Amino acid sequence: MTETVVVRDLHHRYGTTPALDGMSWSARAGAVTAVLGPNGAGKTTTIEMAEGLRRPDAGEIRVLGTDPWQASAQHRARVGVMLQEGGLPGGTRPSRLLRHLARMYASPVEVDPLMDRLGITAFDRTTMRRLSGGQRQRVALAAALVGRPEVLFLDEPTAGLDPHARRDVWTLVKETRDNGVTVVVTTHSFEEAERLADRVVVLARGRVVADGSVAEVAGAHGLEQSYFSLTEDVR
Ligand SMILES: Nc1ncnc2c1ncn2[C@@H]1O[C@H](COP(=O)(O)OP(=O)(O)OP(=O)(O)O)[C@@H](O)[C@H]1O
Repeated sequence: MTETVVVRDLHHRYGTTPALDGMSWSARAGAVTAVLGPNGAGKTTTIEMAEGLRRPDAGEIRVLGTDPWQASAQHRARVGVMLQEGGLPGGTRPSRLLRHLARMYASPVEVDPLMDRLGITAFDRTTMRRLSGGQRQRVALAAALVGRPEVLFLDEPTAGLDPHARRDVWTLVKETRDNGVTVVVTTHSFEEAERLADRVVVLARGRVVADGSVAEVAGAHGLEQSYFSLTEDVR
């Protein structure tokens, strides 16, 4: 299998605050890799580097064989990104935004079915700034998917979503994976990792403390118990 995202010995500090301390993991095509870890473990920092939004102090990161920091517009078009904050313009309606984004890609998905799948059509008369957090989250996911990406980065995609929306997102992410896309998901939800992930990477204090299939990382006592044992003394 192809390793599409490769993170090798990343180091990073914010001033005197260490964020990454020799982080190494990889993610492959046609698989969902879930990145777990306590607050401050370095998940968002690493994902932002993979998206080309931040440059590591040291180490190497490759997405589809390219250094994301130096990447061209063509490379960026192959990568779908859903950020925690969303970064969506407030004054537009969801469909207008999604159609605008779709026009930027060579072979976008059809916007209407995507909106239906994510339940966006029902609130499409509302501008982005008036949407609930969960509704905005769904639009952010649609925005990440609209360009038919080869690699998809999702930062806590179901945080704040109701159970129906969460299930819909999981189904959509699995379908995306089954189409051969590399999916990297950060999450605090064991249920999400268990249901979605082909591979789990557990971070603590800027390093990887476990990496393997859900069964391997969960061991005999389950993912939650294993996670607490792995991260308790290194928080
Ligand atoms: N822009 C920044 N300036 C200063 N420190 C930062 C900045 N961004 C992150 N940090 C620090 O770097 C460390 C890693 O943060 P990061 O956001 O990557 O963690 P995380 O695993 O995504 O956490 P969370 O689960 O809370 O989202 C933390 O100690 C955090 O306080």
